[in-house]
Amino acid sequence: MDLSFDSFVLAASTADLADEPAARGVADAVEFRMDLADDPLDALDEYDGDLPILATNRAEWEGGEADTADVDRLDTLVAATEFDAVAAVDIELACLRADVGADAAARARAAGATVVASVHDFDRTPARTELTDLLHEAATLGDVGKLAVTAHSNADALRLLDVTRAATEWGDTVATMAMGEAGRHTRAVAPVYGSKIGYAPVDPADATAPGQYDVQTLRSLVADLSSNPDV
Ligand SMILES: O=C1C[C@@](O)(C(=O)O)C[C@@H](O)[C@@H]1O
Repeated sequence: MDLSFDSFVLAASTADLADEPAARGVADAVEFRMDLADDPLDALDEYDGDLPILATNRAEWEGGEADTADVDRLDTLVAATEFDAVAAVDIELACLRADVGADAAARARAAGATVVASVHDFDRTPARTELTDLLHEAATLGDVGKLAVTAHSNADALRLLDVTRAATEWGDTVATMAMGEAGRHTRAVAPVYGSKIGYAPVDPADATAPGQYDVQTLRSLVADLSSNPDV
């Protein structure tokens, strides 16, 4: 299956692919959190949903639950691209800077998958130049550069939105969101400024990050707020 990030993609984030029927018709894709699933490759083998999958096997050192060596963790992620439904993979920017991530990205692309290069900051929203540099590096090493930060104030949220706007204007494909209460609205507003991916659980009790809306709510907020017909 294909997944184009030319326009906004709402990804229903889950550890359980059995959620797909509930996301169908609302979300554009499923983000399968392999690191939170028991037998992720078996689950992919059994998947017969309609929505394309963005596969994520998040490392413990980046806020996930995969505790194996990066080379093994990324091998499992690349193995996921053998399934037709897997249209994209998420690889941490810190890995893409080294051979272990660059090799995984090359193998994923050879299998037809798009690479989302991700950066997370669970403590703060970095200063503008750092945000700008990280996002541009991620959009250069990945096909989509994704930055999830933690906002503590309106100034943090606004800085992230402005950096999103600037990156989009100079032609990078980016996805941004601020975690936490102060950043919650950015999940709905960042797409207006060019962010190409939103993450939301089907059931709010299963949120995969602080401050997420449920998928229905995010879909309607993004649709209401965005003046871009592609969104
Ligand atoms: O990286 C991201 C973004 C995210 O952390 C969020 O804030 O919505 C949710 C994760 O599942 C996803 O892999």
